[in-house]
Amino acid sequence: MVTNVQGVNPLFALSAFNLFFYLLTPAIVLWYIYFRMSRKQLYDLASKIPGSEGLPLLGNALDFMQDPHTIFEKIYERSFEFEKNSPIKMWIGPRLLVFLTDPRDVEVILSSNVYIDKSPEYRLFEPWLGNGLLISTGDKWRAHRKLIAPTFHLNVLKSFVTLFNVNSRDTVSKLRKMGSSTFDIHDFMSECTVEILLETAMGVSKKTQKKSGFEYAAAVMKMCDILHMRHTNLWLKPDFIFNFTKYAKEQVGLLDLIHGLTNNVLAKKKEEFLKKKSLMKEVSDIPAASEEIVETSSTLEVEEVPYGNSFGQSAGLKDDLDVEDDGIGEKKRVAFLDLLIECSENGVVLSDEEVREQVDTIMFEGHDTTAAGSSFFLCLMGAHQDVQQKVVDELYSIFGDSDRPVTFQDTLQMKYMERCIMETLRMYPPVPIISRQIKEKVKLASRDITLPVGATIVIATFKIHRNEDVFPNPEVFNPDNFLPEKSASRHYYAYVPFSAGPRSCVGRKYAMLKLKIILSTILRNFKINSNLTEKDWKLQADIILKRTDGFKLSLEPRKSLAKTAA
Ligand code: HEM
Repeated sequence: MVTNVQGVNPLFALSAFNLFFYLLTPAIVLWYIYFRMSRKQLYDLASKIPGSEGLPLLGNALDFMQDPHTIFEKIYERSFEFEKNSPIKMWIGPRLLVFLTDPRDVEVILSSNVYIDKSPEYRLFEPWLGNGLLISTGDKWRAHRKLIAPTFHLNVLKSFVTLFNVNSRDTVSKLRKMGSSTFDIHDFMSECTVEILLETAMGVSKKTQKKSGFEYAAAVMKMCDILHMRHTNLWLKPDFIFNFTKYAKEQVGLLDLIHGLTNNVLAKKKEEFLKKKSLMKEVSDIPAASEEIVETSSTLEVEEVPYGNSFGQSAGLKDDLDVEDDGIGEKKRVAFLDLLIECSENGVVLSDEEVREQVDTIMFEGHDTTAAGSSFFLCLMGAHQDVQQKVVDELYSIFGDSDRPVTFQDTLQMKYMERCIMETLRMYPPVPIISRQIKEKVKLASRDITLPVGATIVIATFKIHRNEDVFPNPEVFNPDNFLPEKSASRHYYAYVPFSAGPRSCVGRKYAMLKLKIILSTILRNFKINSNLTEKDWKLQADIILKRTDGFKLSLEPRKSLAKTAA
């Protein structure tokens, strides 16, 4: 008998292969037919949406196999091939993505209490952010949102003004050391925003931290790179493949550093809480934490707040951050981590794990977004000297020659500065897209198109903000786009840098207040120079919008505002 070296009859091997082949092929074909039929409604409804079908099986996946800047540029360019404001579909393998840009359609999704589920891409954040506010859904998200939103109430934020000032001045001292060199301002903005978050929302001194704000921010940036790579490379998405790559190992190291900081913050805060609790017991014999919300050093009296500003949202649009009496009524308001620690005391409202997830979420969402927003703002000031001069004039009218710290009232007077921040967030929204997975089909408001169950909806903020019908000359930086009379007539959902509706950004007011204090402090101390125009900038949208070429600028110390103001 003829056998091969392993002693197996080749005829037998061939027939086994044939058998396998003949059985497998029909099985695959049958599975594919079943797969297509079970998704018939998705394919039928998708066929009515303008866009590209891409290659068989792969769809448009190859478009995402490029460097982050090219992906961003190409997708933005291709959006012009379709009718203005039309929804646009893309396929990544079997996944249907629908990009929405018409404010009426955006409203249908964002204002809804039904379409609140995040897209599967957010799953990749889980090892980092667990099931925190950004990712969670359903009853868990509702309960946690209700708990956390009031901790960013304006009355709590007003108690942070001193810390915003101290940290802004620290940053100015660090910037002085850069002399007249050209450097990347983003590093400074990241460090500053991390440290401000630690000292305000978390209520711990940055000096007690083992790692610097900069090390934490750098680790977050690298994590975002890894997540972006997984979002855009189909084969890196499944954990069983990713776990074999060098990136998985790198991710473990980065998460050690990131969670190390949050665990340290939590340990410090718990220790403080327990000390305070036993002190209260000794002094008054009244058990602490017996009330729903306990008075702590960071609690504040409820106070009437003058609403002169929009705090980053379209005028007239309200969310749960705008609710004046949100059930707390005459009770005290408590800052973010103080409240969470109290609620986790007996583990009924929140477990320790859930507190950590929320801390990680706020540390990420609260720092990378504002670091990008402030860096874009300063680069725009460098590129538009006339606008910078107007901001400086306004600051002079508020502060004169004085270098006193900024008060909350001052921030309400920074009307032009606010318009510049809003315009920065229009042109360069730090969160350039928002996505949702829909579990119920939804009819669009702008045209006769229904989005099918299972589609991933992408709210394309970057593109929405560049709609020429809403913002004439959308590629031109023009803070007057936010003059009250212009904002008044605009569709509420035509401007959504902080998203909008029930899942809007919980840190919207925090961000606007902090940005005004840090940016005004920098501009009172330095003239910003840049020899690059916006056309030279290379954008990349790896979760947060950034410049791949770095946020390069140089600074010139101001002797006093009086000398520079016109
Ligand atoms: C310029 C600064 C900021 C911008 C542009 C921004 C933008 C956004 C956007 C667009 C979303 C919705 C994301 C989505 O649905 O996928 C969001 C959600 C969120 N943001 Fe911000 N954000 C900023 C600052 C902050 C700050 C300072 C904090 C906290 C201190 C924060 C905390 C959050 C949280 C917790 C969520 C999730 C809310 C939820 O799903 O209920 N953000 N942000």
